[in-house]
Amino acid sequence: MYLFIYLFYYFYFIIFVWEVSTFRTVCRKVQSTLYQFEVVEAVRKHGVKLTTVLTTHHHWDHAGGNEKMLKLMPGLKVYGGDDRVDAITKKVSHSNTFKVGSLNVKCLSTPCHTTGHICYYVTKENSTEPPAVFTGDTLFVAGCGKFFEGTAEQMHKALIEILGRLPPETHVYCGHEYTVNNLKFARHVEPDNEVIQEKLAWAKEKCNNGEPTIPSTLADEFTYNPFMRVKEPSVQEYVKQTDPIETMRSLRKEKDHFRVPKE
Ligand SMILES: C[C@@H](O)C(=O)SC[C@H](NC(=O)CC[C@H](N)C(=O)O)C(=O)NCC(=O)O
Repeated sequence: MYLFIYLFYYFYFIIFVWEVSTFRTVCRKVQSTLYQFEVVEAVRKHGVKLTTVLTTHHHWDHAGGNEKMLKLMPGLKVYGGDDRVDAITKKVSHSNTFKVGSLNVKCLSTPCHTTGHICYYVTKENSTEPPAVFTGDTLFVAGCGKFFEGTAEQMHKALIEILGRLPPETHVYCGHEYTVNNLKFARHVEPDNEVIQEKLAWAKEKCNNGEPTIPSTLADEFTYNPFMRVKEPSVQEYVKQTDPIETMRSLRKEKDHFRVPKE
C-alpha cells in the first residue's frame, strides 16, 4: 500500500509518495529553503527514508530546493527530464521506467510549459490502490500550464494523447493550487455545465478550510476541465473553432487574458 503525504503551502504542493512496506519516500518536488525543512520535518515525523525526488521541470518553484535537499540528504536520487533541473542525478526521457521500492514509475514526456517537462506515472503491482500521475505544470485541476516553451499541438498531445489515455481512475497530483481560479474560467467557457458549478462550490469550501483540492481523477478532469474538453461542441462554440487543436490554442490565449471574477 502506498500513501501520499502532501504538504500544502500557499499555492504549492510538496508531495511524498510513501511506500509503506519499504518505508521509502518519493518526494515529488521541493522548492525553496523553507520547503526543505517542511520535507525534513515530514520525513522525521513519519519515520520514513527519503530516497528519491521526482522533479517535473526546471522552474524555480519545482526544482529550486533540490541543491539544498541533496546537501541535507546526501545520496538522494533527483530525476528530471531537463539539464536545467537543479542537482539532477538521473536524466530521464519518455517511456523510461524505474522502481522506488515496489513502486513502478513511468516517465511521460509532456513538453509545452517547458521543453523538458516530465510527468511521473506511479503504479504498484497487485495493489488495490489506483495509479497516480504527478503532472507538475502540465495538467492542473480544471486547467493546464501556460505554453511558455511549446505549442497548442504539444499541449493537445500531452493532455489528450498521453495523460488522457491513462486509466480514468488515475489520481492526478498537480503542481499548484489554482483550482478555484481555473473553475471560474471553466464556468466562463461553459456556463451551463452544472458539474463545473458543483466542483467550484466544492473547491471554494476546500480552500476556505485550508485543504488541498488534489487529487482529482482523469475521469473527473474530462467533465470540467476545458483543456481536456476541446472536442466538446460547447467548448468549441465558445472559441468559435471546430478543430480540437485550434480550440486548445484559442482557450490558452483566452485564459492568459482572463480577469478572474471575485465570485
Ligand atoms: C514560472 C512559474 O512560476 C510558473 O510557471 S507557475 C505556473 C503558471 N502560473 C502563473 O502564471 C501564475 C498565475 C496563475 N494563473 C494564478 O492563478 O496564480 C501557469 O502556468 N499558470 C496556468 C494558468 O492557467 O494561469
